[in-house]
Amino acid sequence: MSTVIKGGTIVTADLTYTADVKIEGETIVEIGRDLSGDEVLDASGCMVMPGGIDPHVHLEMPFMGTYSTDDFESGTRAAIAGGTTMVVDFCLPNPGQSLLEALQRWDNKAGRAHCDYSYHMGITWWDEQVFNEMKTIVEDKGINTFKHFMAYKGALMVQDDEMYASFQRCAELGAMPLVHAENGDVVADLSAKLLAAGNNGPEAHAYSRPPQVEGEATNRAIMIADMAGVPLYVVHTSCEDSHEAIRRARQQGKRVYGEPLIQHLTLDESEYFDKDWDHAARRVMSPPFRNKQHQDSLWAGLASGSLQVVATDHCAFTTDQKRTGINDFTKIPNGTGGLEDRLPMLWTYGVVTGRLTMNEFVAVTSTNIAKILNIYPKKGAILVGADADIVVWDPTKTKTISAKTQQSAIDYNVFEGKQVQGLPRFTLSRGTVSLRDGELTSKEGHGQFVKREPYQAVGKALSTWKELTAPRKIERSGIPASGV
Ligand SMILES: NC(=O)NCCC(=O)O
Ligand SMILES: [Zn+2]
Repeated sequence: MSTVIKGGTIVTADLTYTADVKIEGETIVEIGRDLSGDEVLDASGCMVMPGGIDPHVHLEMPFMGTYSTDDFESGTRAAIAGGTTMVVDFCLPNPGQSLLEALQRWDNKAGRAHCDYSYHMGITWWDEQVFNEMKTIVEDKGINTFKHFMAYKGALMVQDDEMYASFQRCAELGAMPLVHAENGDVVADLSAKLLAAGNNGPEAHAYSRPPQVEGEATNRAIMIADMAGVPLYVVHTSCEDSHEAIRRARQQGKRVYGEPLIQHLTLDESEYFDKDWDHAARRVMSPPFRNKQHQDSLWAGLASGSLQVVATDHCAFTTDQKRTGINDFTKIPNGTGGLEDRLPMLWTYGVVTGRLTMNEFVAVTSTNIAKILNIYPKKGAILVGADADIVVWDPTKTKTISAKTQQSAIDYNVFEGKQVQGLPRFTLSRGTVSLRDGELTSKEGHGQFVKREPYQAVGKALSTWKELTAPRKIERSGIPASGV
């Protein structure tokens, strides 16, 4: 059985051209003119792009005394509806728990996925067992990224010595560390002071996490990664303070990547000042939304290449779950949704406004992260031999975002009422048409785990470069006698 996507404009991170795409089974087998196949999908007037990859989601995540509501079934269904064909979730061992045991738990949950998936492994504690298991995770389990929380003191936060040890282990294994970069000690202190002064509403969440806590932690993580000789990926970069650190590091030749979220690009801090408690609490996430200057910095970073990826950090809690923090903002579960809306929101606020080109859109939603995760060109590419993860994008189609019509299982949408222009007409997941003319045809359980090999090139470049400046003992003759 073959499928031909006909009459569309192929848009990749580098090229825009007109051609048909032929798929056999799960793979792209031909790109050219006047191709024929058993089934034809009409792409006239549309862009044919690599399916979106969201490298930062939390599905059914145990967090702050509850679980995020979207699981692998509803979360990946939302992904497909929005043109995303692969997600990367975070496998989070409880402090003290074996990484392999946690992975088993995640594998049990992920069997319901509608699209392909992978995991970042969380480093939530540190000892010899974690050190040893990291090797198995990389070499046998196909996971080459490890996430470190510099925030959430008393829960997931790791100390600098643990982070340095883990980063060095990543360097040895050809893996890459990720950081949630906020200074957890300062956040804890500011939160306690705000509460003591009677500031217990959701707006205090933003006050407790000013841009400085993010800038400081990003700088610290960059320096620690540099000393460990390892690349670094900074998740949910929300402000100029953090972006500036990443930009400077990259100019110095450090391999550092930054990932703004669609929420931070399009929603600002005024959301927390809304008179409606529920409205504000539903938008509580870390880092919080920022002001326009920070948003402009993030957009500029995407256009200029100092920031590489737009993600969602999809971590969706219901209004009832959010209400756990009615009298204490520190108890509001942190996280917002966005999986279904990432591509349409970015097209509308990025491409339609002229902030991004179509090629940059493809780069920041798919191709760049496929390269960073070491799965390119299997994913993130329209090339012969690549997985047929494809979105046929109608740039004229519009809708108004509403919780009433979304796939996510929660009862609201942080983008409620936003008019978007640009929506998927077809989404293909490994050759299977999973969204047809806007209607979901995807199947629970279709998604497969995507193995990711350790990094060869980047790790080698960094370690060779480190070798040049490594400490060397100076051999001396005529050493003066001791003064004793
Ligand atoms: N970002 C957020 O508020 N929730 C998800 C967990 C995390 O990544 O910090
Ligand atoms: Zn985070």
